[in-house]
Amino acid sequence: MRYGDTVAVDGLSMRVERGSITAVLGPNGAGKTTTLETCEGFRRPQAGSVRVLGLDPVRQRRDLLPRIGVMLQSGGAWSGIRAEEMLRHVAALHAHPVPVGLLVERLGLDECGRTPYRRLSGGQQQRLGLAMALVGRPELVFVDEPTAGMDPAARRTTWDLLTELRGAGVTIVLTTHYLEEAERLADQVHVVDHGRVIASGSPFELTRSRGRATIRLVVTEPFPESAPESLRRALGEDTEVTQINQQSLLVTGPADASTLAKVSAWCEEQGVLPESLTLAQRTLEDVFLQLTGRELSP
Ligand SMILES: Nc1ncnc2c1ncn2[C@@H]1O[C@H](COP(=O)(O)OP(=O)(O)OP(=O)(O)O)[C@@H](O)[C@H]1O
Repeated sequence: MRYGDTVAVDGLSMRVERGSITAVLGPNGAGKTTTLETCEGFRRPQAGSVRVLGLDPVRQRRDLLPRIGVMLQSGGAWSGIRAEEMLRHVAALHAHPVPVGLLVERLGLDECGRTPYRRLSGGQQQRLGLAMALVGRPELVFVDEPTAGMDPAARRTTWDLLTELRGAGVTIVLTTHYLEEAERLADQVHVVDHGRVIASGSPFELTRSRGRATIRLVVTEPFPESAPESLRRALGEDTEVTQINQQSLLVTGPADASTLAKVSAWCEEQGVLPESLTLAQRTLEDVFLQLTGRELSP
């Protein structure tokens, strides 16, 4: 997909399993929204092909629309309409809607049901957008940055709701900048940058596949100055040791028991008493940084 000279989506390829949560993760301008809009039938692909529930989202739009739910990144409601009125309107367009009261209560919209859309806070607009996407009992939901602008409580409610929907067999495709969101929710993550998928896998696979782990060592007394170098020598070439402060070191190296054992043996040899020795997981942030050399900032 191009916009003039800008290539927004560049041979991006992905497949989504039914009943799963898939996160499309990437920085601003990576092409996430364009990808979703193409799947939703709002944009006709200039090359390549898209099938959603086996249907062509542009040519078979009438068949597809009743089966999917769409939460746009913003907007989607008239500015003067009251929140609950909007939801009732969307519900009325579906054959078997979820009772509106149920969604209003679940998404905490009761406090602002009579508020005009334009006066809703950003987080309330997001919650209404999610309710609008879900009210038609879709088989598949596209949610574009579902929790952007939500407070922590609303974010948690949304995560719980999406997880519950998956439990009920609904397929969910979401975009996000939030690594925590992708790690907590998604079965599959596609990391997108410059319109391409640069890595795919479960959060577990993505964070472990490179076989490196981070070990954090905290000791009871300050280390001698030579400690990082001495530990690096003890562990071998494939390991990095970073001093965080006088009493803690971070070791990045092979994710195996032998590395842990060597750190522990080094402590014994140096006569230092570990207060804690923990194996920390790599995060998706680390993965993104390693793949692109850039931070994934919202
Ligand atoms: N309607 C448009 N006209 C021109 N360029 C566009 C249009 N929509 C998107 N773009 C450009 O296409 C690229 C991909 O945009 P897209 O919105 O798909 O990215 P995104 O990953 O969803 O970003 P964000 O996280 O900021 O929402 C960007 O460079 C963007 O500026």
